[in-house]
Amino acid sequence: MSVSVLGAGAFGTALAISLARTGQPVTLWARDLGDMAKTRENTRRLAGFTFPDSLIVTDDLSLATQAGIILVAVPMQSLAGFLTENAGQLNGKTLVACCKGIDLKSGLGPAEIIRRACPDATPAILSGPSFAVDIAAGLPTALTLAVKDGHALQAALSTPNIRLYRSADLVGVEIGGALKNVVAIACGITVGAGLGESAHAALMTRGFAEMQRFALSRGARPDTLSGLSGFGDLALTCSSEKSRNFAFGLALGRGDPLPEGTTVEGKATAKAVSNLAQKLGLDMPIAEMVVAVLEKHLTVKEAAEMLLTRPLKEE
Ligand SMILES: NC(=O)C1=CN([C@@H]2O[C@H](COP(=O)(O)OP(=O)(O)OC[C@H]3O[C@@H](n4cnc5c(N)ncnc54)[C@H](OP(=O)(O)O)[C@@H]3O)[C@@H](O)[C@H]2O)C=CC1
Ligand SMILES: O=C(CO)COP(=O)(O)O
Repeated sequence: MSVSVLGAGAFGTALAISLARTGQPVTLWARDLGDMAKTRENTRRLAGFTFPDSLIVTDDLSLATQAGIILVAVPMQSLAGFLTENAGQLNGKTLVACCKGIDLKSGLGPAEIIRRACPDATPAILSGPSFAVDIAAGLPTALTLAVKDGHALQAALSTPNIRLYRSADLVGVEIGGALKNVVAIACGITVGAGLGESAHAALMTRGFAEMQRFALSRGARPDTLSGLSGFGDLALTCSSEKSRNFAFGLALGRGDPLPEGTTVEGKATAKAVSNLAQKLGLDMPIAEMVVAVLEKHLTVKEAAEMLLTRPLKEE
């Protein structure tokens, strides 16, 4: 079945390049093509990777939505608006959400947003540890594809450098990808503030416990978060300055100017998670501290002190 990618950011472009390198025609849709058609490269978002000949770039959505499989790679906070606006062309398709986060307005993840905007579509989630530059460079990556009855989709989206594992747990997979960004901001803050490697490891571990608690409360399977889209992506994102979420936290912790114009999904997702946690009576101290620091209710030092002086408890 033919494949299109909607959204020509770093990730959408990398996925389209990897799929097109297999020789199959792949369509990459951008709302603003810039000079991509002429230069055969996405100089703005993923410079240095020439498009394979079988990659078609277009700003005509009706052309891109002719494909049976559609990867939606717009940022999380744009997803609901994008799908609602274009539901007429997207309903009935297999829609693979490639974004990581929770919608701030509705508190929903990508799968439920797809279901509400396009009730006749088949929702799927692609998530796991992978930097766009690694995929585009042809380096090996492994990701989770969450979808009901997904053997054919798994085969269609696997490439020589993207190994896909299948899961039927859409909720668990999307929560793993969403929450690791919040923990990555917290880890960046910790490292930036010079609190040490031990604190970094402690935060990752307690962050993972928080991710599991949240996922279980939303009906995820207990083992999903131990996979690529939970533990795997947490390990990558919390330890690399290539991560925009970690780098954002690092700047915040150091008191440096914050990066502008980059997609830092963990900011809105921290707020969405903290809102949901309050409603559900869930204990999510790391997400709440990230929100408090972002909203300047607490300094980094005060947030760290509050985490360390919480009542003693069993692990
Ligand atoms: N980069 C990475 O390594 C990875 C990213 N992801 C996830 O992929 C998602 C996208 O990230 P990424 O590609 O890196 O982001 P980028 O910041 O590189 O690009 C975002 C893209 O989305 C487009 N866009 C934004 N809003 C809309 C809209 N309403 N309609 C159409 N296009 C829109 C932008 O268009 P324009 O250029 O015109 O502004 C831009 O091309 C995120 O959720 C991220 O977490 C997942 C794994 C890896
Ligand atoms: O999701 C990613 C890696 O799996 C990319 O992380 P950032 O969005 O923090 O750059």
